Amino acid sequence: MSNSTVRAIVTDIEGTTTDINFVHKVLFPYAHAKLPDFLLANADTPAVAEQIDAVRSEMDAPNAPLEAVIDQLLHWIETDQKVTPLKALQGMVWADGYQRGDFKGHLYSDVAPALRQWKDLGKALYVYSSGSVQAQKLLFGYSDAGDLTPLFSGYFDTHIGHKREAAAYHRIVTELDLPPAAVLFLSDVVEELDAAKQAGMQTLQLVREGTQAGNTHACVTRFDEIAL
Ligand SMILES: CSCCC(=O)C(=O)COP(=O)(O)O
Ligand SMILES: [Mg+2]
Repeated sequence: MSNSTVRAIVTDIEGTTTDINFVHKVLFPYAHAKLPDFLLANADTPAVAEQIDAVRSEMDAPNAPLEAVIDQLLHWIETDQKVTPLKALQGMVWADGYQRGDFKGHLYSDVAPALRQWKDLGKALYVYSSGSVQAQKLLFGYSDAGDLTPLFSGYFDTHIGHKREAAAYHRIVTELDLPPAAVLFLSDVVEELDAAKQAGMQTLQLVREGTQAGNTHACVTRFDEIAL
């Protein structure tokens, strides 16, 4: 057992567990290529129709034709907008790609061993990403280190709030039923860490290749540098 004050760890994905290039050069282009046909084929499926209506609401255009919805979604992908219905639809499209073996979820080589070690120490592990919960489970379920989903106790996406807003982290610690100071949040993005710290959580910045270190949070370059 560990004596650390950390009882739970919440990790970001892109830039923290996973190379930004995998998200931007594999996942986003795949969604961009497949989303139009996926929507044309599945627009009447209830789960898809619900997201199409949510896109229309975001556009403030309740009668927008499907073609306009598709154009809007493609624009959001091109500009990396973290819009909740886009993220839900991306997850549905990626499911096909993972299941067909078109790609595996990228994890830095230090991630899986550290997650297993922390789990063995009795820490509860969670994910918080702008990607939908379905997309998170797919990435860790079909990862290049195998199926890591049994290690996780839960997943949070933008339904809990946006990652740069302290309110989202307040809601997460409430759901975890832990004091905020017992929860460690890992991310590459300083604004996300600032929001988590404002909510009382412990924070660590992951400075992977290409990430700029800030000066307001402790930094590590790999998960195996994190002592709990
Ligand atoms: C869950 S895999 C896809 C990641 C994604 O869609 C994304 O927008 C990355 O967001 P993050 O909050 O992990 O930086
Ligand atoms: Mg990130």
